[in-house]
Amino acid sequence: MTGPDRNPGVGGPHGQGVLEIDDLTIAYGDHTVIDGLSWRTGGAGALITAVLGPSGCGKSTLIRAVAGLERPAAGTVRFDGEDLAGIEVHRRDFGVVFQDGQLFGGRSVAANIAYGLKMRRWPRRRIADRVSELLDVVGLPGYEKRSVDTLSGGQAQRVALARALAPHPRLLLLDEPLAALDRRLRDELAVEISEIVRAAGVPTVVVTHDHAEAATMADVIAVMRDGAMVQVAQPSTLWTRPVDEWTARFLGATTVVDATLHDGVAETVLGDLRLDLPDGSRRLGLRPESVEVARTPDAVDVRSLATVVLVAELPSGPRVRIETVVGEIDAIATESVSIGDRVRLRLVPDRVAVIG
Ligand SMILES: Nc1ncnc2c1ncn2[C@@H]1O[C@H](COP(=O)(O)OP(=O)(O)OP(=O)(O)O)[C@@H](O)[C@H]1O
Repeated sequence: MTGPDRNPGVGGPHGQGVLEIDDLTIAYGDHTVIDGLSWRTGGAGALITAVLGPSGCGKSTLIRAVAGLERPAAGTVRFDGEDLAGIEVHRRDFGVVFQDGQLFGGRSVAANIAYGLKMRRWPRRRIADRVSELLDVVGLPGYEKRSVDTLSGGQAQRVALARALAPHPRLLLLDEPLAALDRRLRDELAVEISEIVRAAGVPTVVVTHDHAEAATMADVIAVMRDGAMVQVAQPSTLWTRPVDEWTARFLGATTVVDATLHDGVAETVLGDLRLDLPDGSRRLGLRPESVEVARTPDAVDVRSLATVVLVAELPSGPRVRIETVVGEIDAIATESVSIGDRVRLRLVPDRVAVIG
């Protein structure tokens, strides 16, 4: 389905927006990067999906295969039930934004945004209206005539997003769209892009290696490792129930301890905590936020005694490193502490990651 009239307005769903990948294999020469990956995403409650994984795990390769820029050695990619094999890149009706925007240098903002619309032979007047509508949407009203070479990194990514959204894509693919920007701008744009694509109602897959960015933008996060999906879940589930120790550590757990559960109490080497889980053995991943320390060592439980070895005053509050029975771990201080202080630690039940 092509043509200017098929979906008026800023955007809007064309179908269910379901992406289904079956047994996908992609290799560069004899280096198999994706080996039999099956994954389904999109549909109700999953407008924005993040693919989150460490550098080199194959995220870009996967998204490029969905876009039609990589040819799979085996397997299928379907969108809303349609097998995309044999459908050329520009006939897929997908919008793509890469890390560096890949704008057409030397041309105006308007010419860049209009590119896909001209290819689709939209009438000139309609193109001008759509360009100005999109510039409003991405917060750059009146930028039509500016050369893209004069834009800041954040502005360039906004224009790249406008260009991708202009022809009302069925699916938006964002490959590390914020990676080249500084932290503050990344946080800001992550929220903005998420709001823009939600308002446009365009199913979106965003690739990132930054879990805060994934959580800010996405309804569902797919964690990828070595060319395979290891866990697909809502952000809150990922933090509290990572599927294995690798995922727990990738998502920020710095310490993993064994726990023995009995009647809703988990016994660990660092003390006990209430966890509403069946009796048995579990492993718990601890992020700094999972461990709170307070100054007065009035606890009789020696397991929870620790010594402060480092204090960092972060904007979110004091972060400390403490020496415990399992070695040094990072924690949050609930009151002012100094290096050398004897403190007691408490494991915070809803901030602990229960592994598996
Ligand atoms: N065109 C190519 N030719 C050969 N090898 C490639 C090519 N593109 C990617 N690779 C290799 O495939 C593997 C996966 O790369 P890919 O870019 O998909 O990973 P990624 O998870 O997106 O990483 P990053 O976050 O660093 O971009 C890497 O080992 C990479 O070196």
